[in-house]
Amino acid sequence: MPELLPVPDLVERILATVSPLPDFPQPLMEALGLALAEDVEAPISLPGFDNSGMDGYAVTYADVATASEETPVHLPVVGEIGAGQGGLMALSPGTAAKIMTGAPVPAGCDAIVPYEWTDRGVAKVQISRAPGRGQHIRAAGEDVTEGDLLLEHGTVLGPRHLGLLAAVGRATVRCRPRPRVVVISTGSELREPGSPLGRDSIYDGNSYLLAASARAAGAIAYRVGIVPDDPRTFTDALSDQLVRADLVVTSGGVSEGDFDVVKEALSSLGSVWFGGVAMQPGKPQGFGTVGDDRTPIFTLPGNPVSAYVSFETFVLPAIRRMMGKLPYSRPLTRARLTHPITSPPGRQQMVRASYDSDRGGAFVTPVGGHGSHLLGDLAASDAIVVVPPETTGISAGEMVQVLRLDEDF
Ligand SMILES: Nc1nc2c(c(=O)[nH]1)N[C@H]1C(S)=C(S)[C@@H](COP(=O)(O)OP(=O)(O)OC[C@H]3O[C@@H](n4cnc5c(N)ncnc54)[C@H](O)[C@@H]3O)O[C@H]1N2
Ligand code: MOO
Repeated sequence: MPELLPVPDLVERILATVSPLPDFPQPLMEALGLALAEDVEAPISLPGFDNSGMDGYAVTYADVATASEETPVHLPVVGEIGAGQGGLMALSPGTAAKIMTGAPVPAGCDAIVPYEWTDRGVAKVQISRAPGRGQHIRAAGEDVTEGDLLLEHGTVLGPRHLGLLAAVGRATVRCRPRPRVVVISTGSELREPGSPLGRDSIYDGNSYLLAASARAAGAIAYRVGIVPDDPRTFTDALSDQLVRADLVVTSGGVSEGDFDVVKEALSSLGSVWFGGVAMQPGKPQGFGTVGDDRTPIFTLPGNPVSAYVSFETFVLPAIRRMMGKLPYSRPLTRARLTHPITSPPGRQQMVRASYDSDRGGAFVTPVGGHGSHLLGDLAASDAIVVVPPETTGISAGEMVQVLRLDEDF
């Protein structure tokens, strides 16, 4: 029997073959979820100028320092400054100006009295409570100083980052784009969901499983229809798709069967490796490049759980490398196993499981059987216990390595 390739060896080969996509300036909303390909320095300070934190009156602190309910202070109101209105540039001692939240503080003003501490007078104002010196003035640069390093290269941009970038005036940022992932299902037994099903056919679940996984990983996924078990049709479909693909994922047709179309069509190219990997499920694999642009292609096994586990293990790191997202592989976390596991020697077992954590720690419970056709059990899982190839059994209560499938990283 040919030797099985260790999982880390194939991951290494994939990462050496797949390159990060070239970065370019992207409008902010397009950049959500993308990795920054530049260090961003603040082009301006925030706030950009001293401004009021309250609707109220701009005053000179010394004029109102003694104001109280018993001994209110009265000041003439000399103007009004709204947000976005340059208006009054300077305030003379002994006067007050109405000022709104966000409006620039005039020179000479060193405190703001909120409306609630006054009679809201228009021509003159009665102030019955004293602010502290500088109170309710938001100082220029107290948040962000021009030239500060705001966001580092590699940061995956979320809503808060985009808000900050917009606030300092950036309309675009350099990011690596989302890879375009083409997903092809092969198999003459496959039917599109919604269409009639014959006695010997099944619905194509894999292209949805894999396209959704690709989209969840940040890629743009194109789900191509079903390709029957005919090498010529498969080759034609693949060449049609290459124009829009940064990466291709197929499922089915890679093991030892008489109709294993993917293997038959691609083997002669010499640029795609086919073989067994020391993983269960997900033993039969293929990886290489196709077409003039040497587009990476992953030929995953057809059994749905095998296809999914293979995507998580091999395709996800490739998509993340293209996008410049680190780490490439989903991080392993530790949890206590609630039920025993057995595992065949020599293959890294990927056990469907459900993860739970409470104050007593993290726990993981195997879900369903080993069969790689058990899609119901897969959907009921949110984790995979990774059992190393040399391990043949783990008792309940032992700590194990776990992939949490729905966690962002
Ligand atoms: N003689 C051997 N037979 C098999 C071996 C082997 O080593 N020797 N390996 C088994 C393992 S492990 C796997 S995994 C599968 C992989 O087979 P293929 O990649 O060639 O996939 P198919 O034969 O086309 O299909 C397998 C299975 O999955 C169903 N399938 C395929 N595509 C879809 C889809 N889009 N949606 C839902 N289900 C799909 C298909 O109907 C088959 O039941 O090979 C074993 N055999
Ligand atoms: O590797 Mo197959 O993927 O065990 O079912």
